Amino acid sequence: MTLAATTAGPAARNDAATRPRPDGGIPVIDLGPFLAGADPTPVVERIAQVCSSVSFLQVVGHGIAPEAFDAVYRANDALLALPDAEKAQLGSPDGHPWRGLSTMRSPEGSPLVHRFQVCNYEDAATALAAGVPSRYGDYFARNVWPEQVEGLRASVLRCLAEMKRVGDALMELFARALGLPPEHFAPMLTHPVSDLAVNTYPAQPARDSTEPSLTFREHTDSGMLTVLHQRGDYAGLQVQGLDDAWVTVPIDPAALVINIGDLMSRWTNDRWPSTRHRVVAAADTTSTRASIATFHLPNVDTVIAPLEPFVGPDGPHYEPVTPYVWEAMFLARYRAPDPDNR
Ligand SMILES: O=C(O)CCC(=O)C(=O)O
Ligand SMILES: [Fe+2]
Repeated sequence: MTLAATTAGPAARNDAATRPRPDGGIPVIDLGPFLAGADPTPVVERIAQVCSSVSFLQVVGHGIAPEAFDAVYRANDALLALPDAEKAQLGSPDGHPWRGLSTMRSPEGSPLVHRFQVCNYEDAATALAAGVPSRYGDYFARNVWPEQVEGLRASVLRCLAEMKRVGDALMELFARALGLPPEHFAPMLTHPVSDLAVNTYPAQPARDSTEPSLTFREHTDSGMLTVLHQRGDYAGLQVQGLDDAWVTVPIDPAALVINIGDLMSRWTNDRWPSTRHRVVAAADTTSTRASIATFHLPNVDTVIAPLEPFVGPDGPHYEPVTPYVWEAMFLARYRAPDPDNR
């Protein structure tokens, strides 16, 4: 299977002309009543509406205590306060771009975002022991846990587990919103290969241009569903609206930002777009920002093919793919000698 055959460009995923505009801002949905056992119909209807338009929303009433996020931010601050020589040792020992501590820099070399990322399986042995078939062992790179940072591992794993609970609840709501049985996705979420990344955006130097300065370039998320918590002095996350204008997502520490990733978009044959987003720097030179993003994926061997009800006369827009193959394609692109390929 070639990359070209399986990857549609952004235009195919975000057909602005055929989708209604969002009615301003990023919708906020209260999950509380649903999680407490109330009739899911109102929230399902709202999710169906939002996911088939801009496909970014915020949820409140998710039941995660603020302390779960605070503990991660606190430990992450301690991680970034380590001496540079120690931090330099905390990249992925396997050369995996999404494990350990990494820093994206501006062309001038100043840090734009520090990123500490882990998978919910520590390594291949842990994944296989948990029941992942052994032929997928090479999917798993090792997590990096600097033992000198007290509380990092415990807080990150707790937060990942709690955000996974919210992700699972959303997948049930997604199934309902797509007209599928509520448990449709559950068998595919028994050994999910989800990641958590803590993004830290330091203050940026003064600049002359009035153009927005990007600290995280425009992209779509490659997974199934992203659940993100944000905090900071300014709202920097921006989502590309259906008229191509950038909409800023306000910071609400009580809310989680939810967006659809490329795999969900493939599953729905583009009914639900994987929306482009980016992070812009603050207008001043002192404000900082951080986020905790969890990228939810199903089991590594889940075959993701456009679901039959969403395949129209033009046929499926995508060939089937598994997270295993999907990640291998991303890694091949990442490791390609031509940087324009990334
Ligand atoms: O920091 C943010 O708000 C967004 C980060 C992001 O888009 C990502 O990690 O994929
Ligand atoms: Fe993202």
